[in-house]
Amino acid sequence: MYVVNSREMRAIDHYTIEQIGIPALVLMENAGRAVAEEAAKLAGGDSRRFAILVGKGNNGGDGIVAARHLMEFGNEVKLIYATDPATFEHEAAIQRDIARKLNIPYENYSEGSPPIPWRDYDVIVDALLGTGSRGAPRAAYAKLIDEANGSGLPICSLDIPSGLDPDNGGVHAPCIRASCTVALAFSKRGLEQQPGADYAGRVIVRAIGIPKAAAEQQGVHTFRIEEPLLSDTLGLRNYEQRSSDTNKGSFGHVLVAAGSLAMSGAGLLCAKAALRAGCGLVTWALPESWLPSIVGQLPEIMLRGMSDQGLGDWSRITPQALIELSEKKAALVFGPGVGRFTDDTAWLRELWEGTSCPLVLDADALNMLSGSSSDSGSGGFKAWPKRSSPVILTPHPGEMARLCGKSVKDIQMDRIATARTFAEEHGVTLVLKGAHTVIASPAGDVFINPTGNAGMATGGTGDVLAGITASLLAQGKTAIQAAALGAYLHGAAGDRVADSRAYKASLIASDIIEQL
Ligand SMILES: NC(=O)C1=CN([C@@H]2O[C@H](COP(=O)(O)OP(=O)(O)OC[C@H]3O[C@@H](n4cnc5c(N)ncnc54)[C@H](OP(=O)(O)O)[C@@H]3O)[C@@H](O)[C@H]2O)[C@@H](O)CC1
Ligand SMILES: Nc1ncnc2c1ncn2[C@@H]1O[C@H](COP(=O)(O)OP(=O)(O)O)[C@@H](O)[C@H]1O
Ligand SMILES: [K+]
Repeated sequence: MYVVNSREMRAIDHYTIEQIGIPALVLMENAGRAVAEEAAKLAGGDSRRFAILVGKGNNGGDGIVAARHLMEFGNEVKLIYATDPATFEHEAAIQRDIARKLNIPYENYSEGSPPIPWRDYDVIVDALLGTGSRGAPRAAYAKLIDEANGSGLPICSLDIPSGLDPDNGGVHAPCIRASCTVALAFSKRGLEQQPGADYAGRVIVRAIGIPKAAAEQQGVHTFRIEEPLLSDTLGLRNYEQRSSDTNKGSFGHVLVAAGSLAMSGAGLLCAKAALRAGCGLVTWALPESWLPSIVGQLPEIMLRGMSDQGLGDWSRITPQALIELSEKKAALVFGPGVGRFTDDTAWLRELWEGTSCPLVLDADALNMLSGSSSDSGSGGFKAWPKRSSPVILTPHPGEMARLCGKSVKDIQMDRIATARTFAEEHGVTLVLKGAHTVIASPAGDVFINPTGNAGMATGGTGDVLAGITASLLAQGKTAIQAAALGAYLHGAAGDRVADSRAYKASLIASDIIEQL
């Protein structure tokens, strides 16, 4: 499903109206009708009392249409205008006049108005501000939003909750806290990122007559991952299907280079997740001095002790040894639990240049990459030689901040733009983890993952994701397919765990592997 920002939505609206010739009033009628249907469902019955909060733009116009349909469905409605309706223009003015002729009750609300008697209503429809809103809600809009939030009534937001930044998911003060949001034509970026997603409640995308092709025509390349998208846009049709006459050699051999004495669990989780995600074989390369303690824990996985001079870490293991081991492997995942050591950035660069294996770099490997930016005048790893095989980076926001030399707050402010720019500039596939993980390709496509839950914010879940991603890569998926499908399956397995538990926060990383 397409996810648009306000500029793209404006261009699509314009194209649909001016080039295709579908009149704006037709789109508005479809929008208002769709919202009325969803608001009626939220109200859960006939003869309910709706307060429709109306702003001066097209969002307000849609709201007036919704009021008309809700009334036709047999409900009581009242329009509450946040701006003097005499100042309305274009389609909103037409809807205002229709509402007057139909004697739809209304009141003009201003900053000085007394509080609305909310007990007279069952449901609020928020049609104050849509994709044309800029900055924090002003004057009467702000006061009305505060009142609505304090009313305790369920709120159905039209297109976006008023007060939400439609482009990055930031929320202004105040912002409507909706029970559900009816997104028109396409989802909006602000609904797909935190904290906006929490304010939006359940997001329902409704068609209003704008053809999907209009989004493609306008060059939209941000998507929400869902099953149809996996098969259509990502080319992953029947991704679980295997021919009957097959053998383990057909599904790739993953090399996991992970773990140290203090963090052996990271390697264990990563290797086990790789195997569960369907690759044919997994070899786990680990410092040899603690290999004996692992023997027997993972009977399906081959172990390879790397000469570590008895230290139990990666500081004495040569990149050359790992490069040799990576020959004939279909994917190499490096980083979980390896720790940092002297000159590790140069170490990683040798691996980068020396192996032709597709790479998944996670955890400390990302911190090693960040180190390349502090080599004076080096230009960071962007200046490293181009690789012929793909690289997937899987940073959480802290690691991403180090990679970009920014603060976590800056990264979280616009995750979609950050991930896209980084992937394009560095020629890598990037998985920016966290709620609504963002996956960006070097070509500039962005996929937002809707699966997963807060119970997954626990040690080791990232190691599991790295293993799953490498496994899919080894099975012949492209980098963007492996990264997007990996994040989707990882989150879906996490959701299954949460759904099966009395206490959702009890989820631990191994549970995700078992639910794959
Ligand atoms: N085009 C179409 O046919 C279709 C459009 N559709 C619908 O239109 C919506 C977009 O409509 P839109 O562009 O008119 O903007 P919208 O969000 O209603 O209001 C902007 C107005 O509010 C004001 N304002 C802005 N910021 C403010 C603030 N912070 N605090 C207070 N006021 C603020 C600003 O006024 P100004 O400040 O400029 O005087 C401006 O006039 C979209 O979300 C969807 O619902 C769909 O049905 C599809 C078909
Ligand atoms: N609130 C959340 N909602 C959805 N997924 C989450 C949430 N918090 C964490 N996750 C997922 O859990 C994983 C955590 O990875 P990471 O931070 O690297 O953990 P670790 O380093 O302990 O392995 C990521 O895949 C992330 O997207
Ligand atoms: K709204």
